[in-house]
Amino acid sequence: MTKSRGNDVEAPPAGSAAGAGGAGGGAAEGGARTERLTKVYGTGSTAVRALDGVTVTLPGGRFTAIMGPSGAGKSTLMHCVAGLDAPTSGRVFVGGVDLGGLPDAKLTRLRRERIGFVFQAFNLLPTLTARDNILLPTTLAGAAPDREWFDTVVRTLGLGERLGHRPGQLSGGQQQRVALARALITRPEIVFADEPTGNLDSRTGTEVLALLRGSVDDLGQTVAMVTHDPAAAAHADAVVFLADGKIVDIMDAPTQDRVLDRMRGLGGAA
Ligand SMILES: Nc1ncnc2c1ncn2[C@@H]1O[C@H](COP(=O)(O)OP(=O)(O)OP(=O)(O)O)[C@@H](O)[C@H]1O
Repeated sequence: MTKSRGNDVEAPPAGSAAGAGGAGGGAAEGGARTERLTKVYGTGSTAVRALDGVTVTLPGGRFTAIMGPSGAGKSTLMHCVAGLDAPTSGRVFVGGVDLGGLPDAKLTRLRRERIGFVFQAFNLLPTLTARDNILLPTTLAGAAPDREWFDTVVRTLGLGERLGHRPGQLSGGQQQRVALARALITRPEIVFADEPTGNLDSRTGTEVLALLRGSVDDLGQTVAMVTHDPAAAAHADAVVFLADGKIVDIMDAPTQDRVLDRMRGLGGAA
């Protein structure tokens, strides 16, 4: 992909790069995308246009970082694409499904079954073991866990020895691995990671980023990560830069230095 500017830049169509996901369009479409997504908070003189006509693709089987200065609209974009927040106008598709057309119950189900979340604060249940935390999405869905997939995820994330431990008995890095395993257990259409290394020291953070990378390369996952950290963004296949609610750039094959330069240009150096 060439670098492009303006508000209608698109990453390559789903499935055009490494990994899973069919050709763009239709039910086989992987990942997620938005069309002219706008989100306005409040009304009248206090209205804030957090997103202003954002058209972007988060391609299936790819790792995309979302960056931009504070207040640029990163969290709003993630929340709208994840169905946690309703857009003011525009459309969101997850795996080819138009979220705007879904009644609440179906949206809740889609979120539970087709979207995985990894947060800065891990958000594990303290009374449950690592195993039960990982299996929680399937338990909530009343579904039988896929033992083979569970074993694959646990092995890939190096959690085999820790399954009986509660979060309080695990290091920060181990807790984030459990959170990542929980996000992957339903084989979601897309995993959203919101500053996933924000609470980790740099060595542990790098390990978690390598595992996110591995979930894309080895397991065919789609990952979108909001981050302020150029070193973290360098693990992604592409970086989407937001400023004032608009996409101002998309960088393919990012390096830490190029990302840092671009962020400086936006007045939001990390
Ligand atoms: N619930 C809300 N009500 C009113 N305004 C909001 C709300 N949520 C976000 N905003 C505003 O929308 C704009 C975008 O916010 P958002 O949190 O998406 O930015 P961000 O890029 O994630 O910022 P940060 O890096 O600081 O987390 C900001 O001006 C923010 O103040």
